[in-house]
Amino acid sequence: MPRGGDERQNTASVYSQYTRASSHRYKSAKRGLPFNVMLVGASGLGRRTFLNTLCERPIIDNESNNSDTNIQIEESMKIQSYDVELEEDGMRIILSVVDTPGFGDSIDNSNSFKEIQDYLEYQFDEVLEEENRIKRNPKFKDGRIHAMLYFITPTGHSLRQLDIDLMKNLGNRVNIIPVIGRSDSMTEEELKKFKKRIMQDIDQHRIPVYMFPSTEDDDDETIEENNELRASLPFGVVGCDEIIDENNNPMRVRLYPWGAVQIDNDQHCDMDRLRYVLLNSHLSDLRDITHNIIYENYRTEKLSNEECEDDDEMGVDAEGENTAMSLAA
Ligand SMILES: Nc1nc2c(ncn2[C@@H]2O[C@H](COP(=O)(O)OP(=O)(O)OP(=O)(O)O)[C@@H](O)[C@H]2O)c(=O)[nH]1
Repeated sequence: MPRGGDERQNTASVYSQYTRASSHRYKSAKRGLPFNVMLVGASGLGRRTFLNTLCERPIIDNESNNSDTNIQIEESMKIQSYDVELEEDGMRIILSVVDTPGFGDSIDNSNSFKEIQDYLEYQFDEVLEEENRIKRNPKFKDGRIHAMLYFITPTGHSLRQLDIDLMKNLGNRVNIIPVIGRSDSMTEEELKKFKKRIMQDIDQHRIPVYMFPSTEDDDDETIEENNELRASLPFGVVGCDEIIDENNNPMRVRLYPWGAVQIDNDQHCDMDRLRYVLLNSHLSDLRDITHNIIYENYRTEKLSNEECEDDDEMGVDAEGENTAMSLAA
């Protein structure tokens, strides 16, 4: 059987696929990799300061309300988004951060839940619509949220009903990473106990948070890294705007009369660890899970529901027709 031609063709097509893939990677490295994060948590937990600390520059000043998008959702909650370009290990990242000031401030927060859910699903619908277009828009902006950082209040007790309800309801729509805001308000021992308690609650209430999953293909180092990250959950974060420079050693700190919390020191808080997870080690995994699992599930759910509705309508029509025919008879 003359296979030479086929083989050559296959090799050529594999080669062209390979060059297409590497040129795609090259283009995304050049254009920047989009990564979308949402910050949710009660007022005063340090979300804005966190964002400035994460980006290592002022993105939101505390008084500012200026943002690229500023949608008034309800009296107490807004959705504001900020686009920031960062460079991490030679890779350009187009970070889009969606903040939700005012969340949790009302007595009844069901509206805020619904608005956040609608926002997440709206982004999926946009992608679904774009996928179905004959001619795609090359400038389409994929706004699907790859990670939601949920800020837990450092109470030292357990999760509040509000935390449980939000994370439980939205865990199938977004990768949720729980964090403890202003974690420097607790001692090391208190924080350790609080983290343990929160993880027990998450387990008991079967809250689907992002658990740094390892796969069979992962090497030992990656498995170990994931185990360590899982053990650090929920990440205790501390934000700061201050830099001290002692002996030519600039350090980001939060200063207190009794000492300094070093923001980038893993022994003091999980800020550096979380930054590395988001912008480096787990960026691809969070993007992949969003596209391959969360979005795919949403898409299947949505299209099956639409199909059922169509079937119901056809059923009604057929019945209507049958009734009309029997009346005529
Ligand atoms: N102790 C401590 N204080 C913090 C930390 N982060 C921010 N703060 C302070 O907490 C206050 C509120 O910080 P923001 O960053 O504005 O908090 P927010 O969650 O954005 O709150 P809203 O703007 O009300 O939505 C400010 O006075 C910050 O300086 C932290 O990690 N530890």
